[in-house]
Amino acid sequence: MYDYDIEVKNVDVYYGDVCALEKASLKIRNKSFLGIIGPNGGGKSTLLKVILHLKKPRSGEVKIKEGLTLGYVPQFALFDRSFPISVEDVVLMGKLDHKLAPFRKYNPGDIKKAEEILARIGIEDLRKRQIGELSGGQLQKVLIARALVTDPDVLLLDEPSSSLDAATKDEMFEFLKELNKEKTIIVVTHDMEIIFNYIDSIACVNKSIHYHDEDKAIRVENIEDVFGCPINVLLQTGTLNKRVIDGRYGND
Ligand SMILES: Nc1ncnc2c1ncn2[C@@H]1O[C@H](COP(=O)(O)OP(=O)(O)OP(=O)(O)O)[C@@H](O)[C@H]1O
Repeated sequence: MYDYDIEVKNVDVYYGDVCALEKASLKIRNKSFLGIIGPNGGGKSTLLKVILHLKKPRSGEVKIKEGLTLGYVPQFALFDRSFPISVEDVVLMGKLDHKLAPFRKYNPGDIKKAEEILARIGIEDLRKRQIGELSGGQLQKVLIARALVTDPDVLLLDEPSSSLDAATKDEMFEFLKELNKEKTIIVVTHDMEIIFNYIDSIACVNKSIHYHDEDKAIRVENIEDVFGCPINVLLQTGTLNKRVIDGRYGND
């Protein structure tokens, strides 16, 4: 019996008439490094939002293990950089209780924690900079720092490598690998290098979800989806790292 942090069960999600997820199910193991792949519009971001309770499913349920805390790094492109705010304040925003936000003052402990995280990510020298002055890679690191300031058990990242050069990407994923010793990491990505080098489990989202087991059997909700699955193509061409398939992945 595995230790699961998150269970998505038979979830249907709609935006008006648009069905983004249909009978989507997935179990996410404690301390896994899960890669979520799939076509544009397949429902990957929606899956993260459902897990974060930012979007309510029409039916089905999402179970988060009791007491577990989640941190979210949104898509970089969706972040408004024109807002006049410093790096430190963006990171501290991760600490805000939304209900109290307009009245809350940060305490010295919060500020110390923010400084520690910025140092751990290697951007402490940017603390007082305005976010509008940062490069894409620097802003991405700030967004990760914001998500980490509450020390979440699970970190969800939506396409974190999209604005990074190769060296910055490696550096960031080495950092995430280190974090993975103590946290579950869930990353939406189109980046094959990340899939080859960092993740230990993989799920493909295209309205429904399917994933690959240690014996390479595929568990699917809709069998026709399997044929369009990029994981299968990678398997057939032998390009997918065997470690991913034979690794810690699986559902019992
Ligand atoms: N706020 C919204 N209002 C209406 N439709 C939406 C909204 N957000 C997403 N959708 C639709 O839901 C479906 C799934 O979108 P989602 O953003 O989850 O896909 P994705 O796999 O993350 O895509 P991408 O790889 O392009 O980022 C798409 O058809 C999209 O157009």
